[in-house]
Amino acid sequence: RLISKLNYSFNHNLDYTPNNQNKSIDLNKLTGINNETIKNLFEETINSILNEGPSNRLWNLFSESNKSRHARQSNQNFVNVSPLKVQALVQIASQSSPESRAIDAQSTIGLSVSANLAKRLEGKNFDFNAVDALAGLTASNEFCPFKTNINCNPNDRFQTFDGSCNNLQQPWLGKTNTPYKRYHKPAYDDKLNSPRSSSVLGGELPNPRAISRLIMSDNSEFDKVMSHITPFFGQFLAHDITSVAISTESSGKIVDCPCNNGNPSCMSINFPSNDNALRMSCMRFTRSSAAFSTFDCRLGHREQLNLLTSFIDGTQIYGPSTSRSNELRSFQGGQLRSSPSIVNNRQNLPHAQDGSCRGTNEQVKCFAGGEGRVNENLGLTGMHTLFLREHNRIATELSRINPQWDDERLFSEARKIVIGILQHIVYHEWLPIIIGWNTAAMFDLVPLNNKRYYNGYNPNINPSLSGEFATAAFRFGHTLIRSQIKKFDGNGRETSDALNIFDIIFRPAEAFNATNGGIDSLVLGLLNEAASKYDANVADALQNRLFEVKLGDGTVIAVDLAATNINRGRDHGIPSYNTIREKCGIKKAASFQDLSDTIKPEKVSLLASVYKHVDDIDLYPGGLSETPVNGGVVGPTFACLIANQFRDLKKGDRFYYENGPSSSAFTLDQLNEIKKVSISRVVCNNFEINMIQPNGFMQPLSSLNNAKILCNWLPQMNLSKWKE
Ligand code: HEM
Ligand SMILES: [Ca+2]
Repeated sequence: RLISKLNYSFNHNLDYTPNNQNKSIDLNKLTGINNETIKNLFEETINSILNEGPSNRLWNLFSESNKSRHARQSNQNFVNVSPLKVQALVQIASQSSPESRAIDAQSTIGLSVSANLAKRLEGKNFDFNAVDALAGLTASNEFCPFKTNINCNPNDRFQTFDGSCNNLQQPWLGKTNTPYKRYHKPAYDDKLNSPRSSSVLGGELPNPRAISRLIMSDNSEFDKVMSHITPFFGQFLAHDITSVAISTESSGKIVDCPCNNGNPSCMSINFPSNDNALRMSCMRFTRSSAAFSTFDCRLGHREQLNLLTSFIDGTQIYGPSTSRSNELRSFQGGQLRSSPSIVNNRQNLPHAQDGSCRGTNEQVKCFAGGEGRVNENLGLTGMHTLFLREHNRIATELSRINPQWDDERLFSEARKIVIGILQHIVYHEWLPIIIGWNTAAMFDLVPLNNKRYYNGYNPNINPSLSGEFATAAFRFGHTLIRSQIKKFDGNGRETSDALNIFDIIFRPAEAFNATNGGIDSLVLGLLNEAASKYDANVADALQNRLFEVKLGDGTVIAVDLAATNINRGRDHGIPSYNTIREKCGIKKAASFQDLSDTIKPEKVSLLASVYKHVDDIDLYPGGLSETPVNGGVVGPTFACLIANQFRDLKKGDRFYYENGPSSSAFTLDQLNEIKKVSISRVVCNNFEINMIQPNGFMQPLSSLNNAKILCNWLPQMNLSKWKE
């Protein structure tokens, strides 16, 4: 019998820290390996790169700064994020920077030193594991990218753009360009670096594309409760907290990975020969770049690098650095730059210089935002537009209330309020729908409903994103996207034919189509239609046509998002579904049959038809196959990962909006006003609309107690509480 409908008591303490403390291994005494040995190994590795010349992707980085013989990070704010290119078949993530590339270079060398040492230790008859022992060794300061001092002012009222100094004990925590953490020990084939690739029964794991085609193809089933804006808000939120750095050349270009090339940064996926949905022989895939796993640069397993601040702090709106935010500001009245909407007198996002979108011309432009993926699809662009308008609306109102405030003050206060609104919508409205109210309450994630401060801030909690969350659990949104999006006007009427999702991916034309209501009617459409159902199935456009490009010779190439997600998990050494399930406190399955406590029998059979052993199942398709938790959208394993992550993002954030009292806190009166805001209220504030459902993340149905009401009936924040 399915236990998914019951309430789980998930494990609450998941963080995994590599260490050899309990074994107290003295490697120096046992093996003669000391700091000098390690330093020499680093030097030797760098020399061999320099000798190899430009064919080594790291050569440039080291030769530029070869005075000190190691890659130098630019400690300054990194930005000038090069606008995203739709590089045919290459993952969208070229948001690297000199800083992230330097960390990649130094960490890659660290990995090669680790591999060298592990080899030396292997075969010797020690009673410890070679890789575990490495965690007791660290790279010396000159080879460690996280050794720069960061000075913090504990009384700053506003948080930094790069997330530094949020944690005053460890100013790096949650900052841009820092490593992911893990909820479980990695599952690399060699424990260090090689992607997870082997079945527990020997032989290879099933091909990711084969898994995708067999169990993840489009089934066009819709959710009965959730509205379609819910996943797009989720993607918008994802782009606040996570962007995995992908391996790049020193120029910043993503390493190109055509079929079967031997480049260690590549993991292209060979296609099964009978694949008739997409006639390609293989799909390009570039490995994520490497990072040391700790700030003191312990040797050991390959970690990945997060380019964004992990905090929910509006990185996707304001940019990941002061310099990027300056590019986005108009420096008048606290406003963000914008462009005129073509359908009403409201604002759209500013246009980007760069033409990386499809179908752009003199009139039709790409948009710019705080995050490089803003043009990925127009639903997402719509979320960016909503919050841009809300920021500017609040700044305008604040300037009326406090005419003495200058641009800087208006901008900073409006940003602080918008971050508060964002956090309130996430914790009060969005998350309870995704993981269910019970799980949210169990993890102390529900905002207080009386006029008090929250006192759960804990500087010892690591607010970084976990790899399991970023590569699997939080990609659950991919299955909620429908293949078509309707367009609605402000009177709740469908205005034109529905758009194919394919036609709004990296293609902004519809935002410039005045007859069809521009981007506004698209956002209103999302509020009025159901999301696709939570299951393992993704829309055909995402499975077979993502970033589709026709080459000169007529061949069509594209990306399969489901297969990419599975491959990304293996690239990161993410453990199997069964391992994480057990970690979360659900009983480990000894056989496929045992899975039936969380997965329906027909889906268990599908998994059994493609995987040889229950321990082989990848986390992503395993999690998506589960039956949703009571009152939520996702299954228990993803609910556990998401709840743990959002607990860490709340308790580990010194600027969490309910925290106080302190020099950076809202007054209780102000906090009270922020708590009146809802996603529907923000839509009403910024779109031409009179009626809306009270809970925007649910469909507007009276059977759900969520029939449309007048916007005026929704509580509104009173900004006079900010009068000085
Ligand atoms: C049309 C809609 C969407 C498209 C085309 C899309 C596409 C992509 C692509 C290409 C990647 C990178 C895959 C890789 O190379 O590993 C990605 C990553 C991701 N997506 Fe989506 N996505 C969409 C919607 C969503 C939604 C609705 C959510 C969540 C609710 C979401 C969450 C994520 C997350 C968390 C990642 C990992 C990001 C990182 O850490 O770098 N996506 N998506
Ligand atoms: Ca952030």
